[in-house]
Amino acid sequence: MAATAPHPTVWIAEDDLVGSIAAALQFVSHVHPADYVRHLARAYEREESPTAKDAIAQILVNSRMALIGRRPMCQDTGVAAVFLKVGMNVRFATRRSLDDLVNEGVRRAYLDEANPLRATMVADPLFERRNTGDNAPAMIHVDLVPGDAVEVIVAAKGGGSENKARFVQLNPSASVEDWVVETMSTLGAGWCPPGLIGIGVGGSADKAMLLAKESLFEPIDMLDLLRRGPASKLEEMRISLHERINALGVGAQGLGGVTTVLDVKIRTFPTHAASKPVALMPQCAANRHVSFTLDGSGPATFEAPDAADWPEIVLARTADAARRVDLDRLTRDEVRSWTVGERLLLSGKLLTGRDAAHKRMADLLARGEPLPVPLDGRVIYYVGPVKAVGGEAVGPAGPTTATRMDGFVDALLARTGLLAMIGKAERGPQAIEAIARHGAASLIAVGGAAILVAQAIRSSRVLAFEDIGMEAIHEFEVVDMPVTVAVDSAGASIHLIGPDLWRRA
Ligand SMILES: O=C(O)C[C@H](O)C(=O)O
Repeated sequence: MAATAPHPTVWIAEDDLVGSIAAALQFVSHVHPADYVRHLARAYEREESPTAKDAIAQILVNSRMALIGRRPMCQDTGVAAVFLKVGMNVRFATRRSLDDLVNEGVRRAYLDEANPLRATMVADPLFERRNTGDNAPAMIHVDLVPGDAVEVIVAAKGGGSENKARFVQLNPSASVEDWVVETMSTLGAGWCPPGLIGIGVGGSADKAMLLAKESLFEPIDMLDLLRRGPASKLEEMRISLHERINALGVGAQGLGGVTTVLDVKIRTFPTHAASKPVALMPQCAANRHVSFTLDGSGPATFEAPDAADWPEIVLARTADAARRVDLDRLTRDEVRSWTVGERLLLSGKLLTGRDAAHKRMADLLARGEPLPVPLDGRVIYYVGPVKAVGGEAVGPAGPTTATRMDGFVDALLARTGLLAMIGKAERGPQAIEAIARHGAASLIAVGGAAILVAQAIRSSRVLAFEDIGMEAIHEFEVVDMPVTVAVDSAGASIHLIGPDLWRRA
């Protein structure tokens, strides 16, 4: 066999990789992919449920504000996920590990002074859960492939949608479609629909998960697929899943509506004759990813799209149909008078607190110790804001998933005099029962509309637990912050009523 001439080596400079990763993470923090915007705009036009339509409108308007203002579309600026296909003729001009370089890119992006992103990663996930302060480390996946370049996908995946990833080993004869539809009917709204669903079938448990995640980076093309019709069994299955999931009526933010998923992606891999591993990976409205190639000629650059590609939407004036609430004079009787679905405009002082602060407060209560901030007569907003820059009072500050705080609701309501909570997504049966028993309420703001929500926040200061970073208890001063009553003091829940109304299957 004739020997082939050796390929010249392509050298990639350290800083080309580090700088490109940083630039990509900065870019995706505020730029939605065009295919996502196109599909979401179509969903907005088609939506028949007024509450879901308003939620989609807010996400689209927020997306345009992020693009123009170069600030994160969502306060959850995500876990950095980096997929590298490294050509086998490539060498990196460094003595450091690839992980080290990628993580330096993550640090540079998240600590950027002009557009700081939220540090969300916690180390020692079992015990201490201490914020790493710079959002490193990234989730890094490397493939060696033939070629002279490095193909990179950089994504920033939000925690709410990642939490709803599911996996099953089905019997070989079982229906993947039925399992997916059944599972989607149990996911609720914590994954911030409308978004995408990635399905990985085959391989092993770990491989199926990776397939599902990677499928989310394929172009969103459901509108084109529906127009031209399916050309394969896989495309038939995508269309069928798209229809069946949307027929569940979950809708934007779980409020009930005709669109829950914009597209369904499926990837497969050969598997064991006894197995059918299936992974389901939701992608929230903060759909953030970009790809680039490094070929030794310098770092990647990213061009922002034209804001004119975003639909022109004028948000309905909430003030007309909303009840004004003075948080500084709020009483339990007033909370009892709120009804499910009612729009409120909150003004006054609002406390914040989410997972880590709730755990600390619960531990203090269990030990019979006082809380660092009294909750009597107060409303708490489940949020971990982005740091402010320039003239901002606070950075993007949308709600986090309320459901995760359900386990704390009864104790807090019973023992502190807390009146209401604000978050996103549904409350579970026990939390609803506790809310009704204590004459309290659970309110929602639109997840993924973090810049819009932050517009109502006029000042912010940390009151307690400063060491837990974005999870600290803050006090916000808000003016006309729009929220909707999700669970009222009679125990009626918008996330049960809405989807029931819009279910078509
Ligand atoms: O961490 C957050 O701010 C939100 C989280 O992604 C969630 O969806 O619950």
